[in-house]
Amino acid sequence: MAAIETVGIVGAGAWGTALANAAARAGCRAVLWARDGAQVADMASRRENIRALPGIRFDDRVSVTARLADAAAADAVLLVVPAQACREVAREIAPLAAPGTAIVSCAKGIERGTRHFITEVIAAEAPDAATAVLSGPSFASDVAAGLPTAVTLAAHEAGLAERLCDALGGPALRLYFSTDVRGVEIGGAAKNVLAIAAGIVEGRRLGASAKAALIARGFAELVRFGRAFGAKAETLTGLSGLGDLILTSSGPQSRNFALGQALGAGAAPQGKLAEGAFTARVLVEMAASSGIDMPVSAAVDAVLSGRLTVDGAIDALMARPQKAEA
Ligand SMILES: NC(=O)c1ccc[n+]([C@@H]2O[C@H](COP(=O)([O-])OP(=O)(O)OC[C@H]3O[C@@H](n4cnc5c(N)ncnc54)[C@H](O)[C@@H]3O)[C@@H](O)[C@H]2O)c1
Ligand SMILES: O=P(O)(O)OC[C@H](O)CO
Repeated sequence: MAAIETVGIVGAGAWGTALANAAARAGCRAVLWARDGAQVADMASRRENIRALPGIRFDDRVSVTARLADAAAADAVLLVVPAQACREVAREIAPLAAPGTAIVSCAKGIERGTRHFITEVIAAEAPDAATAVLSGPSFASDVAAGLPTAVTLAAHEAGLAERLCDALGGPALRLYFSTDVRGVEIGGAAKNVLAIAAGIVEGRRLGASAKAALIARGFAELVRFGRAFGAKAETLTGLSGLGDLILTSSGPQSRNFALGQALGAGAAPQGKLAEGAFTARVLVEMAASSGIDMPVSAAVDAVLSGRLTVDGAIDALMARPQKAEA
């Protein structure tokens, strides 16, 4: 199969912009699409996305467009819009992309209502495409700054995953390939919910011991969920599970952590995209329907929906009956 030389990036937020530059630095021609024509004109003239990633100059191989067809015509398309918008955007891409084009989910979440993983959403809306997922510990600002980063790229077809890794990997962005699509997307979706919990602990000033316990017990439930939904153990302990949980629970550079921190401190949230707030309920619903115990995620959902106060959620977690560690 031919090498991937052009990459369309659909979504010009922080992550889409960082990935466009990364693809360009890896030697690809990167076509970055945004739906807002005024933003596209601004990016074209400044060669910078001041709205989402200020201070990072576009690589010469990055072009910007407001025509979705330009990005969809690439050898591979990175879908980098919020998880809940992926269906709508994948539906628009479908008739514009050549059959067999790889559409790579770069969003971290699960679709509400349908309870579908994002690669399932893409497959439903663009059945002629080949689906893949890219996920792992990676702040857009770190990747954009060329700081060393490692993520996982999974596709059901091993050869496609390897070709995408070849195309996108560069000196500062290392990609591991995998065929465990479900495991990679579960890690990326669930860690956001758990990072909100870690932020709540920080915002409530519950101490470093509580934060470590929360992350460890949160990871235990991520693994339970992953196993039940077919993920491989090595994926869950890898970059997209444990690795991303560590990063996202590390501090307020994470928007999910920052949301939790605000909730814990009783402050107003910043209003930035925190995917865990959209995923918490659907994650808990899916767990409940499969008989999986996810008390930390359930507590996050209860706080987000106002069913429990932060203190009520902490009390409820601490009052759970004694059990074997598993
Ligand atoms: N920022 C990061 O560090 C990072 C890293 C890894 C993964 N991600 C994931 O990438 C996804 C996007 O995050 P981001 O940081 O780029 O968010 P962002 O808020 O910076 O940007 C989202 C972009 O999507 C666009 N958008 C929203 N709805 C749309 C729609 N219906 N049609 C077209 N465009 C739409 C917005 O205009 C915006 O440009 C999220 O799922 C996030 O979890 C982000
Ligand atoms: O800022 P967050 O919380 O969306 O995290 C960004 C990335 O997912 C970290 O890997």
